[in-house]
Parts: sequence; C-alpha cells; structure tokens
Amino acid sequence: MEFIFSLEDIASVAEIVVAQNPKKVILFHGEMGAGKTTFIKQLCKTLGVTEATSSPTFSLVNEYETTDHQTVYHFDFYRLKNETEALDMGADDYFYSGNWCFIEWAEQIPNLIPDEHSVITIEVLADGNRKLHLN
Ligand SMILES: Nc1ncnc2c1ncn2[C@@H]1O[C@H](COP(=O)(O)OP(=O)(O)OP(=O)(O)O)[C@@H](O)[C@H]1O
Repeated sequence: MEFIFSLEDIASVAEIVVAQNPKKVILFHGEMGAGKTTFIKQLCKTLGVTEATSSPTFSLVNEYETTDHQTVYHFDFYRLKNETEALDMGADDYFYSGNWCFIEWAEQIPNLIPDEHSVITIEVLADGNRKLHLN
C-alpha cells in the first residue's frame, strides 16, 4: 500500500495506516529528514496520545499512553553503538510486550527485530511531497 502526501494530508494517511491493522511493531525506514519522526508523531495522535511527543534521539525510547490506555513506545536507534546496548535497555522486553513499538533505525539491530512486524518506508519526492509504503 502506497501514499503520496504532504504535511496537510498526514493525518488522513495515518488514519488509513492504522485502519490497515499493521503489526504492532513497526519499523520505519527512510533517509535522514525523510519524515519518520513526523509520521510517528502523527500516528501517536491518531492512536489517542494527547501529550506532546518528541524525538527520542538521546533517550533511545519514549513512552506514551493513549486515552484508551494503550502504550506506545517510540525508539530511535540512530546513535546506538551495538546491539548489546539495545538489549541492556530492555529492547527485547519492549518488542515482545504486545504494545505499539515504532522503531527508527532498526537497521542497527537486525538480530533483535521480532519476525512479526510491519515496515513503513518514507521517501522524499522531487517536489517535497513524501511517498510512504506500508508492508
Ligand atoms: N509528509 C511531509 N510532507 C512535507 N514535509 C514533511 C513531511 N513529513 C515531514 N516533513 C518535514 O521534513 C522534515 C524532517 O522530518 P523528520 O524530522 O520527521 O525526519 P526523520 O526522517 O525523522 O529524520 P531523522 O532521521 O533525522 O530523525 C521536517 O521539517 C518535517 O516538517
């Protein structure tokens, strides 16, 4: 499933993505600045996170609660040194907890990703719009 969208349409794209019943562990692929964090923030809103969301670039993970008491974890492994560091912060426990796990730079932890996951790839188009692919 593929969408082309700007920031104006991001909420409707996030709604469609959630309606597709993706796996709860979702890997986000895309170059720096592609819009991974922006889309994850929107997904959080769509799921019912009301508090402000920010990038977990330094903390590795941020945790949010939705109004209907679902838990959402947002990971950014860009600065991770090795997979051991991810195990030390309890990555396994998070990934198999049954909660939403949105993971940026999962390429850094190839051996820790559960088999059951979805992938969202975001690409920047020449006109500045984004192309999102869900599988
Ligand atoms: N769908 C979109 N249409 C237009 N601009 C967008 C879209 N999504 C994000 N942007 C813009 O792209 C910029 C980078 O977005 P963002 O920080 O989410 O990228 P990222 O992929 O998370 O980057 P990084 O890997 O550095 O964390 C922001 O200025 C944001 O407003």
